[in-house]
Amino acid sequence: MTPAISARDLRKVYPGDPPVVALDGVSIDIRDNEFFTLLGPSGCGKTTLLRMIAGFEHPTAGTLSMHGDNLLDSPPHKRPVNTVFQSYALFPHLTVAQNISFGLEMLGKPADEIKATVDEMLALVKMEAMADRQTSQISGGQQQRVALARALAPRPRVLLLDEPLSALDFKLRKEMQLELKRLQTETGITFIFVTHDQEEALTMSDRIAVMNAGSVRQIGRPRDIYDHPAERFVADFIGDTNFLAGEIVSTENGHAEVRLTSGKTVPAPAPEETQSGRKITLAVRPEHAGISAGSDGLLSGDLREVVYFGTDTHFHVALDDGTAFVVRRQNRPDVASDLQAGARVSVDFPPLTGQVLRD
Ligand SMILES: Nc1ncnc2c1ncn2[C@@H]1O[C@H](COP(=O)(O)OP(=O)(O)OP(=O)(O)O)[C@@H](O)[C@H]1O
Repeated sequence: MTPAISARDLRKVYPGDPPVVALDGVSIDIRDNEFFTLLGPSGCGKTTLLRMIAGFEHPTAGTLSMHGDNLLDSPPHKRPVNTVFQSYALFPHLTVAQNISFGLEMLGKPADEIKATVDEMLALVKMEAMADRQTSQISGGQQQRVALARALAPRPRVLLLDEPLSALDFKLRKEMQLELKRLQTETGITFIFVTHDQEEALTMSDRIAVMNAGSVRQIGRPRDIYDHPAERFVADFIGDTNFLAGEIVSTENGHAEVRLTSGKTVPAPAPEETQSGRKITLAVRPEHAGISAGSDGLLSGDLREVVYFGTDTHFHVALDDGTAFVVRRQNRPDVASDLQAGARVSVDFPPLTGQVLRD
């Protein structure tokens, strides 16, 4: 199927002394009807890529197409794309309904069609009761809904969302995350969402592109990216991770046998054939590991600190090779923890849960 958006080797260099390489050869295919997230730290090029799709920036090199048609020759207003910005940019002197209808009037749509679309959009974002309120008299979360309704009203094929939830408080942001996902599913419009918040990306997206320093480091479904980060940057940026030194003993059929510094070996997924003897880093999520008293597990060390978080407890261990390792255990009323700081402990994790990282 032709992708909704296809970018090939996109490069953007902003002139200056020195010039800034904002995009350094980005290739991405975004599917039709997909909730696709560009995730990465500040300055990695997310907004530049979004602005390029909208038509506000032109690449220094590379190609960009939408549903198979070259996008780079069309001006922003000719692209079937709309953007929701972080600052909602609503007209404060107009009502909610007038804000939604404004763009449709500019497009010269007939009055009855505008009325029907505005009603439909008001229902979609659950703002029917506030249609006649001025947007200066509604809350931040409600303004965000109006901004979404306004952007969806002309039925763009692709909706670009540039950190649209970052101005909202924590609870509202959680609500709007679910709401955005619902809107995307109900409208079937391709959403391209920009955020530096990994949790936001994991909860809403069909797929995520993790970016760093102008390039895409990994593309995948949230679970694939979380469970199988391809490299250290991705493992570190998304969630918490323990990094263990190891050595490849052998690789076969996508699995590697990895020797840990304790001398014990553990199988781990390894997408590439890797030479035996090669030193690697194994990433292990804190919640995938277990801890027990004693020292006959996969790894052993000294328990340095036990930190209670309500929902779970974090055990900070100094492994015998000096590596710091955190085990996270979910708290349950029926499981008592008798491990105290100072104890000798074993750390274990099931086969195939550690991930061999690319350098
Ligand atoms: N108009 C411009 N002129 C010069 N440099 C720019 C311009 N716009 C962006 N940059 C630089 O390009 C790089 C990428 O910026 P971009 O805004 O795309 O990053 P971002 O990932 O969206 O960051 P943030 O999350 O902070 O918005 C940054 O180093 C930024 O300083």
